[in-house]
Amino acid sequence: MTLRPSIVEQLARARADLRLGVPVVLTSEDRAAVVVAAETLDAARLAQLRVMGGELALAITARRAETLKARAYDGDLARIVVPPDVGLHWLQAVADPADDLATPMKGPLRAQRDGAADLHRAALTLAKSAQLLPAAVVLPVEDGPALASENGLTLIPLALAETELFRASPLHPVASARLPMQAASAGRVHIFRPEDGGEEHYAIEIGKPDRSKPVLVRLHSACFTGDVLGSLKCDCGPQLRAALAQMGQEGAGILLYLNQEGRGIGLANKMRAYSLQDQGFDTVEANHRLGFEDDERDFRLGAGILREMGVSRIRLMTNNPRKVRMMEANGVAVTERVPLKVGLTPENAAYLATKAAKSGHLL
Ligand SMILES: Nc1nc2c(ncn2[C@@H]2O[C@H](COP(=O)(O)OP(=O)(O)OP(=O)(O)O)[C@@H](O)[C@H]2O)c(=O)[nH]1
Ligand SMILES: [Zn+2]
Repeated sequence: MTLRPSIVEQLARARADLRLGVPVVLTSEDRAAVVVAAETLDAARLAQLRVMGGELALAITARRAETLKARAYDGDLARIVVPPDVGLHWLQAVADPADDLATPMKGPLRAQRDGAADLHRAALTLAKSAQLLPAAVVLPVEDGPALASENGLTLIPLALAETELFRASPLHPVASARLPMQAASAGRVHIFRPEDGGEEHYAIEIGKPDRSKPVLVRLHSACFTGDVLGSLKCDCGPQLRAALAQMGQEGAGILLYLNQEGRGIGLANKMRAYSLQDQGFDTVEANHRLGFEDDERDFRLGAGILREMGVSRIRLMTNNPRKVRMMEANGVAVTERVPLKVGLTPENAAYLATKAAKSGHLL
């Protein structure tokens, strides 16, 4: 027994640190680096990094590099050299596409080619999972563990962390209660909590679904703007209500409310994407310009909750074939895809057409 935090707990701290703007130390084999999320770095810490010496790099994803016409020598990412005379504003302009159109030239940007990119890759993975912009300032240091202990910084040895970074954290039920709803008087809300300190997710169980038969299921990704505000830009709110209504009519079903706002990029980044959409980019282009993939959701957690609830065969309410594939790949058999076509508005017609054309959604 030890009081020392496990690597999973250290990773949760690292995410919180990055959100606060606190540096984190990453180590791999004989290398070490101090990393800070570009979005939360402040001038004082940037100055301190400069005093420490060494070549500062800004890690960005290949998606962001493509927009900036920078070379992604590492395949999925680019290590942009930070010139000695630039300030915070430059770093944030490379990280954040908000002003790309107003001030197109950030460069020419020079990318590092030699050396390993594993610390940079881990920094980007951490920034994404902290729902920050995927951009991190990385400074190589000599003795990572010493720097971490002298400054009280979180230390992440990649050899221990790598499998954890990409593992779906197990989810456990924490509480549940009866909830009569407009759509169904026999409702029950179950809260599931992951072991890695991440978001909680909810299962809304209607009636008592018979587990020996395929259960009517909807995997709903949180959409604050659509679910709560009645946004006309997407179809989430009407889909949420239609799914609950059909479960109410059939007398049984499970709606998973997954807190993967903005297809997994978080509400702040989704609002950044909406701003880009107001500049003329579609939903997929906007995600790419920010440095994200079209869809950053992890559907393993939906499959995990269903398994935890004793459900292994489902009738899945969706127009998204990827969801069907992800359920099947994670041990949940989809016996039927139930289309969910509601909520078409003049404002979301182009959005739905883009999803059909670029993301394979069925119209
Ligand atoms: N990044 C981003 N996320 C969006 C945008 N519009 C809606 N979302 C999010 O997308 C998620 C809903 O995903 P959809 O693509 O509408 O639908 P789906 O879940 O893939 O497929 P269905 O099961 O057919 O509804 C929610 O998390 C929304 O917050 C957008 O323009 N950009
Ligand atoms: Zn929505």
